[in-house]
Amino acid sequence: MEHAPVMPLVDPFARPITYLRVSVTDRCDFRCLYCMSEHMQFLPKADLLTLEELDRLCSAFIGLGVRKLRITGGEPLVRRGIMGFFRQISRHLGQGLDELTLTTNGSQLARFATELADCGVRRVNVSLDTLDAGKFTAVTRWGRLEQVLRGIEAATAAGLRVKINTVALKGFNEAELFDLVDWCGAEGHDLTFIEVMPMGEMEGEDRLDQYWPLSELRARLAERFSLIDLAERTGGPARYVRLRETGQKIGFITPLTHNFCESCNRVRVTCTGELFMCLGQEDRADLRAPLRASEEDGMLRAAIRAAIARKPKGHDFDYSRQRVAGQMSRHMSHTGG
Ligand SMILES: Nc1nc2c(ncn2[C@@H]2O[C@H](COP(=O)(O)OP(=O)(O)OP(=O)(O)O)[C@@H](O)[C@H]2O)c(=O)[nH]1
Ligand SMILES: C[S@@+](CC[C@H](N)C(=O)[O-])C[C@H]1O[C@@H](n2cnc3c(N)ncnc32)[C@H](O)[C@@H]1O
Ligand code: SF4
Ligand code: SF4
Repeated sequence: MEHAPVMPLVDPFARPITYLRVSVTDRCDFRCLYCMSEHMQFLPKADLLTLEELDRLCSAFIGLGVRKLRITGGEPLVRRGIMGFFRQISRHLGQGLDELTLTTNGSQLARFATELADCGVRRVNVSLDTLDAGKFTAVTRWGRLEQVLRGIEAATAAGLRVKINTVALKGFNEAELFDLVDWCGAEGHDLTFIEVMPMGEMEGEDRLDQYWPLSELRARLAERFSLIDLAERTGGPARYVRLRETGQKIGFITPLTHNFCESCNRVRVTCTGELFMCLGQEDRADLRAPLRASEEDGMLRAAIRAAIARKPKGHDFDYSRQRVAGQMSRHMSHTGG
């Protein structure tokens, strides 16, 4: 139990760390081309932290000043018992935690949306790269668009705000830009575009071929709409514009063309208890050992503080021809995107 005021987490560049992303599983029911290879080797279940252990980890971070918790994966909603975890962790809402949320592929949302809302989740980010059923199955390797659309409808019906995350993929969804914008406008969903990041080795996939800089996407958008830059932030890395003609909000996550690391506020924990201080770097700290060494949180907190003290200034992503061969071998699903 905490009595004395706790020193918040601040990294060496004076950035307060208030946002924790937790990957609760490396598994997924899809195999998106830019995220996983077709024959992914998943971790043995025995290597995963239990949900009770993940709860203890999250609670320790909240005790150290984390105010926003995003559950991700792999696909967070395929982890058995995950609703029990949400229910437990929701006890922190209003008690240090401002927001409990998740990023999901939407495939299980029809089943879980109401329960998520009951657990205090107010908004959910759903990844959706195309509105064409055939292309959807191709990019996810076997997902069904209709199942995701039903999930999104269920989320909206449960009162959850939905933000659509679309990875901008050259030659894949370029031609659908305005369809996606119009659909999100009609359905009342916010929309954020993400630049594809060079993570994970992918057989037969060349990231340079997939890479569609958001500066180009933005220029295309500006041919049809007047874009008003917004100062507003959600605590995540997206920068937003409003479309004057429709009032819609569109986000851009541009780690490559416009680095946002200077205002980084987040770290990531994997389902095995590794703490990654940066999405785009390999350095990590083991939190499983201090977690399991004692039922008291002293060692765990010390390990968290020591890790934050070596958080790097920014990522190492690079699309120059020379560097792509050396792209990061870790898959996005391991760290949770
Ligand atoms: N390079 C980099 N990319 C990030 C970072 N955080 C999120 N992203 C990318 O942005 C994608 C979307 O993030 P979301 O899971 O929707 O989370 P968010 O952008 O923080 O969400 P909001 O709370 O809605 O702002 C992630 O999957 C990553 O691809 C980050 O710290 N660095
Ligand atoms: C790893 S997924 C985990 C959560 C959930 N399965 C989903 O798809 O939303 C989180 C996000 O990472 C994004 N992502 C995965 N691989 C990426 C890559 N190489 N570059 C950019 N974003 C990527 C996905 O589009 C998704 O929005
Ligand atoms: S982006 Fe999400 S849905 Fe797609 S393979 Fe990765 S973890 Fe699964
Ligand atoms: S790449 Fe690293 S430093 Fe930059 S915003 Fe993401 S986590 Fe923070």
